[in-house]
Amino acid sequence: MTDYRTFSPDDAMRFADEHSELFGDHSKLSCKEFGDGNLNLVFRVENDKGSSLIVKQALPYARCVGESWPLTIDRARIEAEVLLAHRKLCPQHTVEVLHYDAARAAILMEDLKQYRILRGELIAAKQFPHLATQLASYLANTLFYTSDFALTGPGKKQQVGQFLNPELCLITEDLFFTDPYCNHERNNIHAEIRAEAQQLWHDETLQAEVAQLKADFLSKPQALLHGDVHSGSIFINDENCKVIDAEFGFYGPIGFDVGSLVANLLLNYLGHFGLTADSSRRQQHQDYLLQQIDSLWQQFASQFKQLMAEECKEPALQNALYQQRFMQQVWADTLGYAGCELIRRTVGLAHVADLDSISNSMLRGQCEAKAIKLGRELILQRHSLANMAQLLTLLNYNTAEN
Ligand SMILES: Nc1ncnc2c1ncn2[C@@H]1O[C@H](COP(=O)(O)OP(=O)(O)O)[C@@H](O)[C@H]1O
Ligand SMILES: CSC[C@H]1O[C@H](OP(=O)(O)O)[C@H](O)[C@@H]1O
Repeated sequence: MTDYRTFSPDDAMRFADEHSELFGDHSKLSCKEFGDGNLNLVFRVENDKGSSLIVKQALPYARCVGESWPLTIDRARIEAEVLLAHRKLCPQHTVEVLHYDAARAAILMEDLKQYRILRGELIAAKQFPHLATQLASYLANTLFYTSDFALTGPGKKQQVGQFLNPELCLITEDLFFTDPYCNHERNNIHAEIRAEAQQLWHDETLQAEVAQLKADFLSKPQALLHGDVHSGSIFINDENCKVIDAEFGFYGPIGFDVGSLVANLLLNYLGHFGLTADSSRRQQHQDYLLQQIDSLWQQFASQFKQLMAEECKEPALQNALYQQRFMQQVWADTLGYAGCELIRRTVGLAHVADLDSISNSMLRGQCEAKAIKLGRELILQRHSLANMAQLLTLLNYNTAEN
């Protein structure tokens, strides 16, 4: 950490200036820190003509907690390298990294100011017809081309080593699979759902299934995951969307990325029971979300199957029956990890605005209880559900306010 020091806006400006031809007259630059994530500093460096770039710097601790939670700054390397790898495989939907500086744990990247963060847009009930198609393509390409179907055995093992990411994986291992199922001091439980949270701590049937999902997270290096594809890590506008913030990336189970995204759409679906009072407007938005979730899975699965059929390099894995079983397992994992994300975003340390911004605390509690219930069913029924609509029908979330 010799050359490392936390950037001031001036430092970030100089860093951007050193590594970019974009700006021209250096005296006309300005810079502001505006990060709102849980971990890092994010600066916008801009010239007087409106051209701008983003500087993201890892702090030696978790921003949301402070210096009492030290954290490796090597996460900036992981973030830069995952984004560069994913951009090669899916340039249209991955943010562009222009420069990475290991000593300063800083990344210079394109400014996506012509886009908006998906979470805020979905909370405002905005709809993007291309969302599922574009994200299915991002997931299918990044996950297939980093898997054993596309890489050689030695090539894949080299990659697994490059992206080990033990410290950030440990955060996920704790926050997703351990904390919500015990009375952990990191948990953040609203009073209205204390009873539901306590049930999780004694639900051994559920805990056994979560243990299986955690064991797979620890030991199934299927593909280079983004590792935290939630709706706050996706920028969107009417034409396109781009994924950012890949510092949790590592080689893990494919269903973890797909499930995280599905869960964040479901969290928005549930949040609108408390966010949108007008029932026909709410229903319209929720129908949109269900259609996008369904289409996300259908398009992801169909592209991944096509890639397996046409581009699998490993002879043994070309077997059609094996490939069919593989997709079934990815579907079950998707549901299971989606369930874990629903639960951890409700009772764990890191919440989502889709639920937390519901101003009426009783309504918010009802939505959170629905998230826990849906999460539990997704985890328990992941091997028997044929599709997402089947589960939502089962739980009667389409129409009833239960
Ligand atoms: N490339 C970018 N273009 C524009 N804004 C960005 C970009 N990257 C990050 N941001 C802004 O910074 C915020 C935090 O970034 P994020 O990568 O999520 O940080 P963290 O790793 O701390 O979660 C985002 O919500 C967004 O507002
Ligand atoms: C102490 S990290 C908590 C939480 O934050 C991360 O998300 P983000 O950096 O996008 O805000 C990740 O989801 C972690 O689980």
